Amino acid sequence: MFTDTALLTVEEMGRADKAAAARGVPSLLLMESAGTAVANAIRARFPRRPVLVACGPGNNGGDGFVIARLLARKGWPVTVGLLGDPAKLKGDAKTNFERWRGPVKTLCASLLETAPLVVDALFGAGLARDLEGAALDVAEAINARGLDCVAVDVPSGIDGNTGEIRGAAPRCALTVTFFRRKPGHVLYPGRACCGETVLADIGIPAAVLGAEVAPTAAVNGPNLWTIPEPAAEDHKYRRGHAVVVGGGAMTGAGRLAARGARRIGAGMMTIAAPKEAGALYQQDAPGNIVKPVEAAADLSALLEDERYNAILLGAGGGKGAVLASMVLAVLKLDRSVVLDADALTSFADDPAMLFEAVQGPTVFTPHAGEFSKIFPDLQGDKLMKCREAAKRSGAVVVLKGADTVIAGPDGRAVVNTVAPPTLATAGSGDVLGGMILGLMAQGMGPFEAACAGVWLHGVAAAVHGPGLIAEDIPDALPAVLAALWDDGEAE
Ligand SMILES: NC(=O)C1=CN([C@@H]2O[C@H](COP(=O)(O)OP(=O)(O)OC[C@H]3O[C@@H](n4cnc5c(N)ncnc54)[C@H](O)[C@@H]3O)[C@@H](O)[C@H]2O)[C@@H](O)CC1
Ligand SMILES: [K+]
Repeated sequence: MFTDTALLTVEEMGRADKAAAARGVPSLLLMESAGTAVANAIRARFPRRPVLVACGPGNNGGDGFVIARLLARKGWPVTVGLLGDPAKLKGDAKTNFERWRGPVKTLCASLLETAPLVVDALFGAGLARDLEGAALDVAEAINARGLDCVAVDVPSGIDGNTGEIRGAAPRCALTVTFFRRKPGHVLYPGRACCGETVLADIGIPAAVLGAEVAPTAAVNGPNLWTIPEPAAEDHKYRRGHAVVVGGGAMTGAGRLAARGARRIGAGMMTIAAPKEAGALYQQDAPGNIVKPVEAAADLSALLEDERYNAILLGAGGGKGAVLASMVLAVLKLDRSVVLDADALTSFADDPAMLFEAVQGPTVFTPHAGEFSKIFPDLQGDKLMKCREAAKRSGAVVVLKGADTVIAGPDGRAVVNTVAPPTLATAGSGDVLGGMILGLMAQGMGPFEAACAGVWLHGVAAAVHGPGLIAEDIPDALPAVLAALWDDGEAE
């Protein structure tokens, strides 16, 4: 169960609102606080200027009337445009409509002509279908004209649960949301439409999380896991002995993975690879041990030594029956296992065979293309697909991308938000596999190791800055780990 950085579904947010009311916080007060937070965020970022507040027919529109009132009180020239019939407004939205003393126009795109700033209070949690009519026209006109737009709760047209665009959505400079973020704020394309996202406390007691609402998704960060720190009495065996099964012809992936695992703290590293590549692996880094392994039987023989406690396959091992048989042999041992790239796609013809073999702590690290080869039937948004994949396979699944999702078979899911676009470079995924391996070798569980690995990988890339190549990621790790251990914060 997640609390501080939890991501709430629209349904969970509704329950949190109701729970707050049941605990004595009136919903009208929540709406006033929500509107106040948005008005304050606008005033902190934009100089006074004409503003159009576009209000929808529900409570998102109700927030809009509060914002209009508060900005007008500070001398802003405010135009209010309402979508739909004012006579149909209900509850808190109706109350705030009545508190707004200025004129209310019928919403249409031509109202944008005199407004360099738009407040999008059309739809939030209640978006039920694709944008159409005036709402669609307004969203498209905001984008076509490149107007500054501030979203209330979520840009209208973005599905809060999935981040998908329903019809259209304005690309906003700022989004102010309430209590906790929603998946749509961190998953693409929603994330790209939000701009800066501000989280406002509107008076919903944090204690509703864990009582009335038990969130199963969160934003990734160091509050969710603890990296093992070397202790005074440690020796190298206590920090784990990781194995990277490397390729014979393609050695780069295995070398990058090994470097990632060692930098993150694995005590020892053995690269198991075909004999002809042994010298190359050895020359690359004198700290690696290199063992000849041609087939599954060789790997099984090597792994009879139980000190090899975490194994990565798929880093350049080549696709096909040999790699598949190695994967099955390793999964039998109940050790920590990371399966990347071809170690997964080698099972494209029979993914069920792979899933049946998963029993111990196992992490899959596919990108979208690899994912669709072993989970070809899974539909829906990234969060849903990744969760379903973890449940089906029994492994922790890391579905990589700009918004990497990590899901466990128990239903927990985490979305990573720190990943600079410079990570789109050859070999960065190999380093990530190695980092997760290195953390599991040190005794972390698969879900925590995957979350920590993904976060550290992104932060290391961000700390390095422009010009990143995969080799830089392991080398940026020491500074990130030092910051994490010094003050619990790496950013
Ligand atoms: N106590 C609460 O529930 C609070 C809610 N707040 C605000 O209330 C919002 C949620 O309010 P609602 O549940 O009323 O939902 P919304 O205001 O998001 O929208 C609901 C209305 O929009 C209509 N609608 C949905 N999709 C449409 C489409 N594509 N085209 C045309 N009409 C469409 C629905 O029929 C319904 O009338 C939050 O996003 C937040 O901004 C805040 O005031 C804080 C407190
Ligand atoms: K909105």
